[in-house]
Amino acid sequence: MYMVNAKMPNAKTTSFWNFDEAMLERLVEEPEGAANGQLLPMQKYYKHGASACEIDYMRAMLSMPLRGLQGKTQVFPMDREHFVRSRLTHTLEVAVNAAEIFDEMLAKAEEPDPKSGQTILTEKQIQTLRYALMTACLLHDAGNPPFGHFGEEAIRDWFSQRGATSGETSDGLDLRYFEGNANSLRMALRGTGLYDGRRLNPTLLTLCAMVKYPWGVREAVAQNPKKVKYNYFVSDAERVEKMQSASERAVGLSERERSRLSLVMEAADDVSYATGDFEDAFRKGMFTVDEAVSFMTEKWLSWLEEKRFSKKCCRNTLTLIYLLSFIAGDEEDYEWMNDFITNKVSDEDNLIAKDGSIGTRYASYLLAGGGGNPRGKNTVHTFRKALSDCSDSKLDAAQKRQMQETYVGRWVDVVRGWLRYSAACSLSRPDIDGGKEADLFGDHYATIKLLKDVLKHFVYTSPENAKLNARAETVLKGLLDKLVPAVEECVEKDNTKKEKSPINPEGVSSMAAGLIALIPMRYRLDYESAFSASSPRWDTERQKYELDMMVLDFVSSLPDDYAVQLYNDLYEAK
Ligand SMILES: Nc1ccn([C@H]2C[C@H](O)[C@@H](COP(=O)(O)OP(=O)(O)OP(=O)(O)O)O2)c(=O)n1
Repeated sequence: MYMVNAKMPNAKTTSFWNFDEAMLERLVEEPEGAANGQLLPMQKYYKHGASACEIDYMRAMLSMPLRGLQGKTQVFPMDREHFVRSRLTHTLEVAVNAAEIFDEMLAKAEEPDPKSGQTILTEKQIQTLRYALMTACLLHDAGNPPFGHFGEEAIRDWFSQRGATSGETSDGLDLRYFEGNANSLRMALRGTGLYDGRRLNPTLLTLCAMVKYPWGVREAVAQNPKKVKYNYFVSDAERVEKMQSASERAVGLSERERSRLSLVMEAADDVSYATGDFEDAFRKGMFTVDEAVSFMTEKWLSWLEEKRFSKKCCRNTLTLIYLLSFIAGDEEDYEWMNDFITNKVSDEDNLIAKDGSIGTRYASYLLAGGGGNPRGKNTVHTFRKALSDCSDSKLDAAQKRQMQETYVGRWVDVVRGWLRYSAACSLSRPDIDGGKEADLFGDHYATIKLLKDVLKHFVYTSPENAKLNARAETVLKGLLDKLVPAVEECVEKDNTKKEKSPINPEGVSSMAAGLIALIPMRYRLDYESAFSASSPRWDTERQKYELDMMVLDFVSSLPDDYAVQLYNDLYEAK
């Protein structure tokens, strides 16, 4: 049995984990037993079968959006080298890191306090929460278009340049500020998650765990027009309302409430990409240990002057910079850092000096205590040691480099452990503010910031990334140029008519009909059934918007390679 806090700030009814039985309901009711044969895995069919959120997890694992991620870029386009992360491998790592943070939080909450009105969770409830969390992680990037970060920008740009066809209405804004998070929730909410139009239809608990920005586009633009983030499209508003009203414990999206699980997911996402991108970029040769250590140290010094971070934060981060030079640096890197620590850092700011020992003992202690790696204190193996163990003549530069990659990997692993632990401590606080990034990482906030700054400096603004950006723009805008006008030919002027167009378009040009046929049937059926059910019947503007969204359902699902191939098929005169 574990205890968790009963209250979460700004939440009227939610428990610490936002959990009660009502949260295990699904938005679309599913038949029980054999009648549910269409929906796999079958819920409640076996006496000892999977629980509701375990079913969410199994469905997500078997789902098309998850598989679609295997061909999508995280940061580096698919590489022949096996180590580079794709959106899929990143996603799997997020699920693991989230489960680790969650378990750490539970471990912290083991001692019940009967006075504080806290809730007890059973083992079964803990499993339920863990599955909901991991499912939310599996789906969190499912709506991200091809070409990483730049795909989203290219789509936004295309709709902005097209101008005011949809005016300033919220649905027009949805397109101009196309959002990966909102698209991921859309995939979970709609009938297109599994093959043959079968639904993912996750539990409310899982859906709420996916919501990172509990508001729509209008509010997002009003809040910060430079960084427009939100979690649901106008097109899905009805489903979201249903989700809100389905249970009084459901996170009230309009009330700015967030599920605690979604905070864990967000922290796990940050830990995963900050450490994963660092490791991938180093292996791709985008910076050396020397460059990383110098850059980080300079940044760290400037933060000290600005007093941006707490003393404890700064000390923790300096320790990790030091550790990088210790574990993965060569003799020069290590000497340089030692010199810096001894001569430039005051004792007060220097945890390492305070500990009274610079070098092997301290690093051993860090590895044993912080990295979850219970080595003896004299057994830390470092790159320097590995180099001195081999005579120089036996190793060429490529072999040395490979060896160093292993040590950088070890350092990344230590950092990942520290960040997870720090996130678990912060997220266990009852007064956590989900809106503040600093609150997610507490005493290691400077560390995550520093990693992100290294990545911005050496990676995200690199010429390699500029190429990816250009490709995203050419390919995605090219596809939208063809597909959007084609589907918009299907707008039904007489919206009282029962029959509508997209599947067997009548009266559209043969060119448009051919292009529409490229869009898989499941997206067209989804549009069609939503149109039939619309009440009042969609007017022409709304139809246009929903048809544009249908194109985005298709385009955003494409793996990078397939998007390029489709673009070539449409544009290349052979
Ligand atoms: N100029 C940039 C900025 C970010 N990235 C990469 C870094 C991460 O690997 C990934 C992060 O993208 P997400 O879509 O996961 O975005 P965030 O987590 O930052 O925000 P959110 O999920 O809230 O949209 O994109 C990039 O390649 N180039």
